[in-house]
Amino acid sequence: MNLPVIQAERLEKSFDGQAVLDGLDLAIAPGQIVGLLGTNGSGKTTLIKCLLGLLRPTAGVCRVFGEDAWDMSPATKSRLGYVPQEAELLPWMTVQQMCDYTGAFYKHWRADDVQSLICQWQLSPDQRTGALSVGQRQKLGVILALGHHPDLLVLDEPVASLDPSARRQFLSTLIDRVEVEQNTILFSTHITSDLERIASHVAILRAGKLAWFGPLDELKDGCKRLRLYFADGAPTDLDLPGLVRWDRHQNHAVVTVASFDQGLLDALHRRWNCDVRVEDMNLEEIFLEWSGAAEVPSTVATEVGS
Ligand SMILES: Nc1ncnc2c1ncn2[C@@H]1O[C@H](COP(=O)(O)OP(=O)(O)OP(=O)(O)O)[C@@H](O)[C@H]1O
Repeated sequence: MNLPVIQAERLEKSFDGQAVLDGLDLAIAPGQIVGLLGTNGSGKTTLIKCLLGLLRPTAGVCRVFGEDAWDMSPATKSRLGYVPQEAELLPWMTVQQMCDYTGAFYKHWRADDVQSLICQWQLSPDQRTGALSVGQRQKLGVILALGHHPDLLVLDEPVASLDPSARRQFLSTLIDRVEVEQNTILFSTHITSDLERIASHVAILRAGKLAWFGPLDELKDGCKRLRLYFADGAPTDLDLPGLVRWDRHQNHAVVTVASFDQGLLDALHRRWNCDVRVEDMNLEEIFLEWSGAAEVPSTVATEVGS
């Protein structure tokens, strides 16, 4: 297997004794485009900062291109592009000056590309960055991170403040880039439709660990909602492989499973002789189930592996 581009091993991060990341493992292979999902405060930014060596882990280790993230060489740093949630801009500089200034730090800065993105995303080169709107700042942040054609691009909610047309343009630019250059991308987002457009893999953060990490298609194909109808009342215990959660009612149960297949269907028929209705779920529904954001009656909730 190829060396992971970026990885975390048994990563723990606490603030004031409160664990945010709790023994998290992650390995992103070259060329993967990973969308990171998690509820507010679940630790997405903390994970990204630990992965990039911007925060020191409480325990465990993060690696970027095989190097300890906390002690990265300048050569490895130059292969990274990072767009923080809020772009760090020098307010007295113009858009053009900010680009030139940033470009001076990189050997392989592509000024021609940067110019065309400034034009495409309708920024004024002569405007001071301090006077930009939140969305314009975000656009400039992305341009600054793309200018040196990084091998690994990490974006923390890059499109949260962009209007739908700017989001579309931004995603198209990313897709075009990746097709040509085969870069690796990690991005956090709350917009599941965007993730569905560009991600090859999905990571779902929950309770300080990854509740799911794998190919987007696998998540969508395997995750199903089942409605089970029982002749003699629903059982009180439902021990199924890949059970994400279930709600018990008198004569039926609503069940979410992570890896639905014919074998599971046969097992349900054999064990309970119940009628089963299988429903597809969209990515937003899947995320709500996996992240624990969907309402779970505490008496009947069962987590995978518990
Ligand atoms: N420097 C810090 N000091 C203390 N607590 C922190 C610090 N940074 C983050 N936290 C806490 O860690 C938790 C995770 O925060 P984080 O910003 O990583 O979440 P997030 O998933 O990115 O949230 P959002 O979706 O709202 O951006 C929160 O409870 C936050 O208050």
